[in-house]
Parts: sequence; structure tokens; C-alpha cells
Amino acid sequence: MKLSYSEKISLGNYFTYKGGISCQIGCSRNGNKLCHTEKSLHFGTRDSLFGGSLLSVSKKREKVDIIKRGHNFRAASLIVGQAEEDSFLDKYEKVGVLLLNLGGPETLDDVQPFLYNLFADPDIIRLPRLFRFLQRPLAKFISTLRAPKSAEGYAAIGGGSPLRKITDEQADALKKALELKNLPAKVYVGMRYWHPFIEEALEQIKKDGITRLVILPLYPQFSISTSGSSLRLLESIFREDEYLSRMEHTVIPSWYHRGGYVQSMATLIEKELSKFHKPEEVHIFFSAHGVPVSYVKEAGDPYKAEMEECVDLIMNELKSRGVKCKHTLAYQSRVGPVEWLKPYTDAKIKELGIQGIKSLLAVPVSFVSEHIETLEEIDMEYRELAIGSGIVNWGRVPALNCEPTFIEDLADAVLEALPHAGAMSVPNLDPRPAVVPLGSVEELLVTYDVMRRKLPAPVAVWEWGWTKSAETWNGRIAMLAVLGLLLLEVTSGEGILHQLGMFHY
Ligand SMILES: C=CC1=C(C)c2cc3[nH]c(cc4nc(cc5[nH]c(cc1n2)c(C)c5CCC(=O)O)C(CCC(=O)O)=C4C)c(C)c3C=C
Ligand SMILES: [Fe+2]
Repeated sequence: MKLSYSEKISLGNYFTYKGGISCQIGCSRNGNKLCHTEKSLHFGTRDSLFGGSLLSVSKKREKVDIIKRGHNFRAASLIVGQAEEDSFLDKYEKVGVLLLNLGGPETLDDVQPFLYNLFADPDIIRLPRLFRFLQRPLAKFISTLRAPKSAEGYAAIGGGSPLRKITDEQADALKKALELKNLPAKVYVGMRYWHPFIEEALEQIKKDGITRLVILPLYPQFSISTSGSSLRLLESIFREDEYLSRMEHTVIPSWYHRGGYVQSMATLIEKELSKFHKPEEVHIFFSAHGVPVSYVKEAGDPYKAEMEECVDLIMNELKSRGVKCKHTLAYQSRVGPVEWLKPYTDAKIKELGIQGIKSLLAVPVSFVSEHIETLEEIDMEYRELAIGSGIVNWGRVPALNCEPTFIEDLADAVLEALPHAGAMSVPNLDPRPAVVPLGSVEELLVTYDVMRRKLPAPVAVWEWGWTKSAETWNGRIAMLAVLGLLLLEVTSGEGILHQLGMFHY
């Protein structure tokens, strides 16, 4: 079979060739390599402009010549050689997909230890280096104080988080979607704060002898506190592990802009809108999980920018389908007294009620599964608040969960990422080039979390005060008080926490 292509192409283009064959264009300085699966052609090199190789193509597997070479392929033309049964995935390659998620307590007894894991994460409570040794005692302290309130929420949704069940279902659905696209792959679930932990998933990946792994955080938008935290953990584990550091892998850091995701969200919204008596009068209310403002302003978290762009993309898609509703983006689920992204969901709902909005459709937008913040916070707390604020007609868009178009798009994302896999660059092992074109995990985090700045912790133990500026100061004073208290405990070995048995670490 001989094919030719001579239109203008730019880097990163993904286009479909006649006959259903698709080709992804990478870029190179030196040699160029193109290889293919039965359904797709992938073009890349060992030495890309992004500093990572896209493909390692053995001589045996080369089936393609690039007749024009260069740094930029705007005018490149390709002649594709024989497309046989051959694939860029060797027969001995075992493909894995690692889905990253937050995890949630499965029973009420799990709530405190789950919260402990969350607050012990230095990407959730970011202490100055000098105080890092207090991370775990502080996590123990805060989780113990917060557990009863959180447990009430989990009790209200049936006694535990549905996250594990839904994420497992998503993993099964993704596996099937990949099989339908001719990619046999194992799909693993790795949670940051509860079972099955990321560490457990990695052990299984090693046992299964996976050779090429796509890491897919189940957060559409990137935040230092979510995907960032999990990737940082992965990176540290990979660095210490000879098998993992050599395993070809790639990361999809965020995917809110993917057509399949945007369209799936728009379809769900349209469906819920149609349930209202007068859909055109409904106010579409996007509610995203918040992060402290300092993450965005001081650390460079792209979360807010990605969230805003995501909402714009969904609204544009809805407009193209003839939906003319107005919309708002607000942020929910703040914890502690520091300032979080605004507008706050509760304040905005009240404001819309005062403005005379009568129909409101809540759209959870930062997470793709039902969880405590959709089932309890939105469905119960915000609904009650809305009705009390004068809103008469209330609706809520379900989370994507296993929506077929969404899962199919995730499968496409995996297929598109696969040729970009490369091993990690680890100085103390046999050095190999960093070959993750999306940025190695480390590079990726450095890009976002500019200097790993210490930030005021988003969670403080006591909350008091009533003015906006007092919010921040009270938080800082409370933190200092707690730190002082803990310092005393640590240095003296005595104190109230030891007496309460809360100081085992
Ligand atoms: C994109 C989603 C999320 C961001 C960003 C995020 C940041 C963030 N969260 C906390 C504190 C808590 N989060 C809790 C639960 C929780 N958080 C997310 C998602 C994001 N968090 C989810 C999906 C869940 C629920 C999991 C489930 O069990 O269903 C909790 C525990 C629940 C509670 O007590 O309210 C806390 C605490 C911080 C501090 C933070 C950013 C710094
Ligand atoms: Fe959270």
C-alpha cells in the first residue's frame, strides 16, 4: 500500500488520512520516524523540539519514509510505505492506563483516616519548609476536629463516598472502549487519599509487567492540589523505583478542552434544560470546587484559567446548538478561613435569588463522578439555599460518570497520548533522555507550581472573626497558635495532644 500526503501540516496536527488512517505530526531536529498501528500512523522522533522523544522505533519496525525533513513541517510531504500488520507497539508491549482520582471514605469509620491522608498532603496544607515536620501531627489534629462534620455529610449520602465504585466502573468502561479501538490495555485506578491507593496501583502495574503506561488524572482541569499532588507523588515513587523509572509513560495533565468532553457536558446540560417548563429562562449555574486564591495568585495554579476556559467552551457549544441561557461560574466547598476563589457558590445563589432569577440549573464542573459535593453539598445544601432565596425551579446536571461519549473520548485521549510515551530521566540510574513531550512530570509541575512557594495553609483549626480581612488574619493567627502548640508538644514530649493520644507519628 502506498499513500501520499502533501498538504500543509503544522506541528501537533492530528488528521485523518484517506481510508480512515490517522496521522499525528510531531516535530524533530534530527531524524524523523513514522510508524503505525492498523488504524493510525504516528509521527515522531527520539529528539523532539520539546526535549522528549515521541517514539522509539526500531529498524525492524520502520515502514515509512519522510521525503522532506526539517524542523518545521508546514510544507512537509510524506510518502507512507507499506502499512502491514506491524504496529509501533511491539507484541511484547503491555499497555496500561492509570486513572488518578482523589478517593473517598467508604464507611463512616474511614472518614477521619481519609481526612488525615488529605491534610497530611503537603500540596493541601503547604507548610514552610521549617515546619514540615509538623505536617503529620497537624493533619492528625485537623482531621480529628473535622471528622464529625464530614461524617455527617457522608452519613447523609448513604454512609460513604461512591467514588471508588464509580471510578472502577469508569475503568471497566474505558477498557472496553479501548478494546473496541483495537487497543488491549489494562486500566488501573490509583487514589490519592484512600483505597486503592496510587501505591497499590503501581505495585499491580509492576506485577502485570506493563511496559507502556498512560497516566490520566480524572480531573478535567489541572490544579496543584489535585492532579499536581498525585503527579508529584508518582514522580517521587518513579524516581526511587528501577522498574517504573524505565517504564515508558506519558501524562495527560488536563483535558477540559477536548471536543468529546465539551460535547458530552453540553448534551447533559441540554437534556436537563429540557425538563424545565421554560428552558430559555433557566440560569445555568456552573459550580466548581474551589481552591485558595493563593494557589492561583502566588503559586501559579492554572486551575482558575482552565476552569473559565472550560465553561466558555461548554457555553459556546450550547450556543451553537441554539441555547441562549445566561450563565454564571462560582466556586464551592471552601475549607478554613483563608480566601478561596470567588464568587462563592452560596453567596452567588443568594445574589441570583435577589435579582429575581426563578429557574436555576446547577452544573458541577470540576469532577466527573458523583461525590459528596454533588450529592450532599449541591443537592441538599445549595438546593435548600436556592429555594430559600426565591428560586422556584431547581435542577442539577448529573456527573458524567460512565456517559458513553465521554468514555469514548477518554479512550481517544489515551490512543493519542500513547505514542508520546517515554521513560523517565533518572540521574542515578542508567540515564535516558526525558521523553514525555507534554513535559515530564517534573517539568510539568515546575511549569505550573513556579517555585513551589510556601502558601498560607488553606485549613486552620479555629475560625472566628466576621470581616473579610479578618478571615485571612484569623487564619494566620490560628495557624501560628497551632504551630506554636505543636512545637511545644514536639520539643517537650508533653502536652494536651499527647494526653489525648493524638500524637502518634
Ligand atoms: C477539582 C476538584 C478538587 C479540588 C481542586 C480540591 C481541592 C481541595 N480540597 C480540599 C479539602 C477537602 N476536599 C474534600 C473532598 C473532596 N475534594 C474533591 C475534589 C477537589 N478538591 C472531591 C471530589 C472530594 C470528595 C471525595 C468524596 O469522598 O466523595 C474534603 C473532605 C470532605 C469534607 O470534609 O468536606 C476536604 C476536607 C482542599 C483544602 C483543597 C485545596 C487546597
Ligand atoms: Fe476537595
